[in-house]
Amino acid sequence: MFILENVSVSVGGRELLRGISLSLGRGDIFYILGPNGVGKSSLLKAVMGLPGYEVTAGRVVLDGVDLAGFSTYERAARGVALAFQVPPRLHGVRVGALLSHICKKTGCDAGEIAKAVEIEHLFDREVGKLSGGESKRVELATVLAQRPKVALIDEPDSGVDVESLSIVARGLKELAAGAGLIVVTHSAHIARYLAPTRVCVLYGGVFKKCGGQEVIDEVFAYGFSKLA
Ligand SMILES: Nc1ncnc2c1ncn2[C@@H]1O[C@H](COP(=O)(O)OP(=O)(O)OP(=O)(O)O)[C@@H](O)[C@H]1O
Repeated sequence: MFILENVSVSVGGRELLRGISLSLGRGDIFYILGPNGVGKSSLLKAVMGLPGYEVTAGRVVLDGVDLAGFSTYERAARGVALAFQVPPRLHGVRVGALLSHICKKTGCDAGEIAKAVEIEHLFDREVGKLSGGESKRVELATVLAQRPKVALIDEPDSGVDVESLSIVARGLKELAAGAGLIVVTHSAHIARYLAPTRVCVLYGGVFKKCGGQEVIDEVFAYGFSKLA
């Protein structure tokens, strides 16, 4: 079970978010919707313990353990994985070698994972020289390979064409078989392919509204600022 309990987040000394609470277990797909610049990525980065993104109040708890004080590496080792909005451009590292390296640690099958997100043809390519859409699928493959308990997925639908998006959604469903997912998106395009368990809209630093699929429909109908 993964829980955020009344979490506040500061970035560069500026408080961006306050009172963020959620909980999820394996198989749950929790969407966080919100406009550009509201702090969605910052929330995921703070949960992952990345430098510069600080949880200033509240608790982040995985399986009963408060993650405060754990490094990013330790959080990853305990089962938290982050798929970046813009995946890091790793130069000199080939896709196949990267996946094999992770699978050596987790016991996964790199070939099977590559098949799941259709990246077998990219195995000999450098991670730093992929197209935007290709790198999103490779990023998802690295998260699948980590076999996380909770996966933080930042904007899986940005910069991805419509066919790739359905492949990404398939990969996310496979991920949800073993993990709880927090999926951040400003467009909610991914929701056409991947049904949410719960949806919260981040607006003005807080969760302005939470519910199910109907919240996504309301955002499409009225936008973020006019939500009831
Ligand atoms: N390392 C940083 N230092 C200073 N400010 C930052 C840093 N990272 C993000 N910010 C600022 O924090 C705010 C929230 O950014 P964030 O990337 O979390 O938004 P977002 O909701 O994910 O937006 P988008 O939908 O555009 O990706 C923005 O004003 C951004 O400029």
